Amino acid sequence: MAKGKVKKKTAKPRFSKSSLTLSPKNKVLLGSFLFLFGLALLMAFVSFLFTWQADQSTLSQLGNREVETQNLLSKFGAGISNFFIYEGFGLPAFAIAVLTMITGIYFFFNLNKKALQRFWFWGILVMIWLSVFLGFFASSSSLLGGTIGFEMNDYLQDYLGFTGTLLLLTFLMIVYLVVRLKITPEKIFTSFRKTKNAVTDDFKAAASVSEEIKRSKEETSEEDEEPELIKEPVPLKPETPTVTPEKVIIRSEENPDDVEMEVETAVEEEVEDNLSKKLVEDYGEFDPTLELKNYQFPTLELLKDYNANGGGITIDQEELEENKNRIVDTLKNYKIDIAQIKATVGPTVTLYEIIPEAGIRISKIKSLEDDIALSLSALGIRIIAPIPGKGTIGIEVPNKKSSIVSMRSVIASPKFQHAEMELPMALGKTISNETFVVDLAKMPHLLMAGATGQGKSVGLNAILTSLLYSKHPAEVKFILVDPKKVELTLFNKIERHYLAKLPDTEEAIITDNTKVINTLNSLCIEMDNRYELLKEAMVRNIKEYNTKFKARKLNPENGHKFLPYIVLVVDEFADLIMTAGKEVETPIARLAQLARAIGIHLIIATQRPSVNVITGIIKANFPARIAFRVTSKIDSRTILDSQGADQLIGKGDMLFTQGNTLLRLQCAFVDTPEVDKITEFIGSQKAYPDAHHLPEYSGEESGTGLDIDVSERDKLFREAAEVIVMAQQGSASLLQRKLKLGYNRAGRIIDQLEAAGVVGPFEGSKARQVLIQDLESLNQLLNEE
Ligand SMILES: Nc1ncnc2c1ncn2[C@@H]1O[C@H](COP(=O)(O)OP(=O)(O)OP(=O)(O)O)[C@@H](O)[C@H]1O
Repeated sequence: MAKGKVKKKTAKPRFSKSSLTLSPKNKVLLGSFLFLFGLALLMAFVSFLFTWQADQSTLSQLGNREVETQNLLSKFGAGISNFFIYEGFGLPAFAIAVLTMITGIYFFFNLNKKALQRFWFWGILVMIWLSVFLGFFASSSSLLGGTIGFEMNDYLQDYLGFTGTLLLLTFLMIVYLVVRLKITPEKIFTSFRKTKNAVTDDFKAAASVSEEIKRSKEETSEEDEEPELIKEPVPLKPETPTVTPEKVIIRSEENPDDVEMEVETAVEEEVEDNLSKKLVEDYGEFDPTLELKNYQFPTLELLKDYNANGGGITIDQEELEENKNRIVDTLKNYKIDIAQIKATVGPTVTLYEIIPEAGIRISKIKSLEDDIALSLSALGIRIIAPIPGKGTIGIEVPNKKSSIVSMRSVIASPKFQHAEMELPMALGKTISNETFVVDLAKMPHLLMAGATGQGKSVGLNAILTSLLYSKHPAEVKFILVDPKKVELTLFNKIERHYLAKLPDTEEAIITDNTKVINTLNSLCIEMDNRYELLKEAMVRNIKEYNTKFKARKLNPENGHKFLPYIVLVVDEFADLIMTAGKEVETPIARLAQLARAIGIHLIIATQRPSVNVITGIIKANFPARIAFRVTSKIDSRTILDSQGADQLIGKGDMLFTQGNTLLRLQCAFVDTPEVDKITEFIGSQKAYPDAHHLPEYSGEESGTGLDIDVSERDKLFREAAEVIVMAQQGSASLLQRKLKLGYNRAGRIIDQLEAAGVVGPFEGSKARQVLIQDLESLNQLLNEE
């Protein structure tokens, strides 16, 4: 009855980004082995040229230790050289030794493998070609083309004759020159012309010194044009080397403007296109991870295996049977008969799916929620009637003994390992014990709420850990806002790898609320900048942009660069909204509305999911939400738009929605020591020189625009100043009460008082400090102005 299959963890741990690629250590080992092996081949081959005749008789007795060979690499050298040179390709077999050495170098320095493949492909072809070609001269030395070259040559001659074979080989050589070396008659012609021009230039430069005076007389009109031509193309040279002559002709015409524009467009496109193709051919695609190419992803060993001895979830048959009977009995008491019941055991909760007999109203079962909870004497019972997409009614009952979902198990799961997502987050496991992975890039922002102690911080750590296990430091950057000051401090260790900050700040993790405002505004600037780059690159989103950049189609000299994803994490949003209000809400809303296309994603957590914290505008822009246990139905509604979060059992039990259905999940558990180990592991590796810099944002001095102009002061300015000084309390509400003003006017006067130096700057929820002690000092100050 129960779906008691506990999935065994079969996934192999991932130690590097792709399981197919070698680790940097192994690459060095393989690289050095191949290089030295190639070198050995080379030495054996060279030695073979001098010793082959002497060694030939010993070849049949290579197994005999008594027999001596003269090759530098003894029996191995004589055997392998004989195989490749005499019996193989003759002298061109040297290519094999050289290619092996080059392969070693490529592995050792971790260079682009595509270029290596091309080396081998063309290297082998050239070797065969040469071998067949040298077959013509086999009569002078049997070593030249080897047995293969000789036989192939002989075969071709039988069918094509000497001339036919020669013509075929000539054609193949032309193929090589054109396809591989890209030598065309046009190119030869252009380079010839260039050399000619260079010679003319040199000649002219020398001649111009001595003939300066005579020039006007002696030079013909043709020569007059030429010095101009030489001056003109100079700035154009690097861009358009192959079409310079065309330009020259056009520039010397009467109306240069129109024609010049036409030509430049055409030339630029061609060059850029060729350039990107050539660059990709020469250097391979741009690799953003190159700067930290030896970076190692954290290993699975850093995470604790909580179920090591228990092995996944435990199924208590007795408990299942007992719960089933109670549910059936309770429903029977209310005359509800059940046609079928099925249980799905999850890590913390078991879902009993009921199909009631025909004719039973769903609302009737739903109204019995409390009665069923009572009869099962369990907290956290949730009734889903009906389960969306299924024709059943679900009753979720917490297990007596819940099992921890370890971060290790979700990270090791194939779902996460093979997730083809931009920003994969392994949140935990579903009720049917399946790993649940979502893409933050698709969400595109996440709102997280839950009463204190229900698992929010663990949830945030799980998300950050997922990203650390899947993304290279070049691909994602975090901005961490931690008003509680202690939750995210561990991530300080990876500042230079993964964090982003304002250029002039010391701490990358933001704990000060006033700094948050600057950072948010700076992020807005970054957003605008990125949109500008996307517009110039004519792409719609960051993914397309980065693909284009990797293909070397965007010129870094025009400000283009590889754009990492930016994830902003705010651990306690309520605190921010309370102290900074609109100043925080506005940029957050702006980012939430617009930032999805350019790779800035927000994750916002709060303890207090009340409507003044999660305002309508915030809610509208955060379709993806996570609710841990909250204390009231109202809170649950605020965060999820439906109840349910108040019935959770805490400790990482959560509901997740992406706009439609609610999904109950058990959040993966990652403890502080584990995070410590991961950050330590990353932090101890080579890093960038500094954290990723956000654009500079010079905030207005006191946050609001001040009416510094004395003449624009409010009529009640002086009176207000007296009220404030007498009460020694710098608050707008005091002015509202005493002077019977509206909030806006009182606020404006406070700003003017700040500009005049009567009160201090805005300090969040606290009243401003009054800087003037008594009326006498106030009078003195104002009269001096
Ligand atoms: N996924 C989980 N699995 C098991 N236990 C958990 C899980 N998440 C949290 N807990 C337990 O709950 C405790 C509190 O979690 P956490 O610190 O994340 O709460 P919080 O909501 O961030 O609280 P606060 O808002 O006060 O910081 C943890 O120390 C842990 O014992």
